[in-house]
Amino acid sequence: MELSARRIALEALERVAKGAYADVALHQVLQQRFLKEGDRALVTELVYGTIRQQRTLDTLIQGFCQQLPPLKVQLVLRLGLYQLRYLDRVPPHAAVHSSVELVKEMGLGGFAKLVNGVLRRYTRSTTDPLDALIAHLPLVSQLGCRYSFPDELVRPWLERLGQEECTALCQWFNRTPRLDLRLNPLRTTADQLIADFETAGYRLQPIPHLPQGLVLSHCGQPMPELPGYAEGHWSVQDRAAQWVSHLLDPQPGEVVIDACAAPGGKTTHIAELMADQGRVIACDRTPSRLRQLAQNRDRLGLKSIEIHTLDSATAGDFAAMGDRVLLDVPCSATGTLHRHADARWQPLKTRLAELLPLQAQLLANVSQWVKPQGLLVYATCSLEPSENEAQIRHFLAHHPQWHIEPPPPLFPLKAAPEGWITVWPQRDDMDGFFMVRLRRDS
Ligand SMILES: C[S@@+](CC[C@H](N)C(=O)[O-])C[C@H]1O[C@@H](n2cnc3c(N)ncnc32)[C@H](O)[C@@H]1O
Repeated sequence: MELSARRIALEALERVAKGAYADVALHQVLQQRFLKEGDRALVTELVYGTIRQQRTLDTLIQGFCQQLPPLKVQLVLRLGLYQLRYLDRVPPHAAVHSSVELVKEMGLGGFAKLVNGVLRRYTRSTTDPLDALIAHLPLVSQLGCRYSFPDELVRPWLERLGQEECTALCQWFNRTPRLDLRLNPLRTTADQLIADFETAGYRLQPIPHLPQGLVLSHCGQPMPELPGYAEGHWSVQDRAAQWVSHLLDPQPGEVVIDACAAPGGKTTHIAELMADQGRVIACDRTPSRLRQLAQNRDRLGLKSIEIHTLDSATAGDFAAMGDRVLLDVPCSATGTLHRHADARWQPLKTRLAELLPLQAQLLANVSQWVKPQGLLVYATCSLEPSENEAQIRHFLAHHPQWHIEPPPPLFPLKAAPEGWITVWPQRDDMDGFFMVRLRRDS
């Protein structure tokens, strides 16, 4: 049974090695087979875990093999080492035996001895073999190898945070993401929702200071099967993302524009905060994502949201119409690396080269949608200063009729002296985010 889970995991890893996204590859291999819940969970853990820890696993493989074997054998070794290093529930002999069988099954029996030798050597070590393999490297690479991140990400964190906090950030991103919910106050109350979840065997707890926020203890079934989902009683949304809409602080009866809205996590929150009274204009250029937004809107029973498919970087449709505008730009998402196993391996520089000019153009254009005296919130789930502080500095330098408005005094997230907020996961225990309020002068 478990061998077949490993075979399926290997198939997904082969697809990823050929360029597929991890979640797509996993979905494809799982769809093609009927697996028991426990086996599905094991395949998911093996695929995402092996991808996440790839640099650490490859450092060990390179240290143990005089010559690197073919890719398929390397993938088997990664899977085997992942189980030995990170999975308590798999006994070491089972991890070794199943890896040897797996390589034989693939018609690569000639490498069975190598796989057996590498994995046994790891199990026999009394100290962590990684220590000796990385001791000669510069600190950036040591941290990168130990916690499995590219140097490109670790270097700026180390420079900005120092070793201790950089380590804490890496460790935080390697944890299983927590599940935060946002209750829909137009459909239920916190007490009722907590009781509904308790009846279904789940523990739901309010998040301190966050009006609609609740944290779920665990989740053993698909979201739509949880109590109240179909009835629109709640949405899934990390607490950091919930704070963005609170910073915007939309009021009933206002015109609020969400310029990069899909799939609507923040749009629907905005409508809820406005008691569904007023006009919420949701714009995005991606029709498939807007369809998700429409589904979320309808499920939550929100009537105030209207949807527009358009390019917010150029459209002039809403000139000076918004009392408040949210610009939650497409970004490198380096604040949410824990949510996507392969995100850390996507080359950051290439992505920034595309994103930075787009963000600047979106900010320049969307700012024209704000009424005189109106408010614009710019947000990213990135920790890169080039997407955050630098974009705002550049915007203010070219738009003298705008200034930063610091968050209200009781806002629980701490702002920098400039007035913007950077949420650091290792400090604030939530997704990494950047958010800032900009006020248009009259
Ligand atoms: C960070 S996501 C938005 C997430 C959304 N605010 C939420 O909370 O669910 C960025 C969105 O920007 C959209 N986008 C990218 N470029 C755009 C453009 N030029 N005009 C409008 N939308 C754009 C993408 O399709 C994507 O849905």
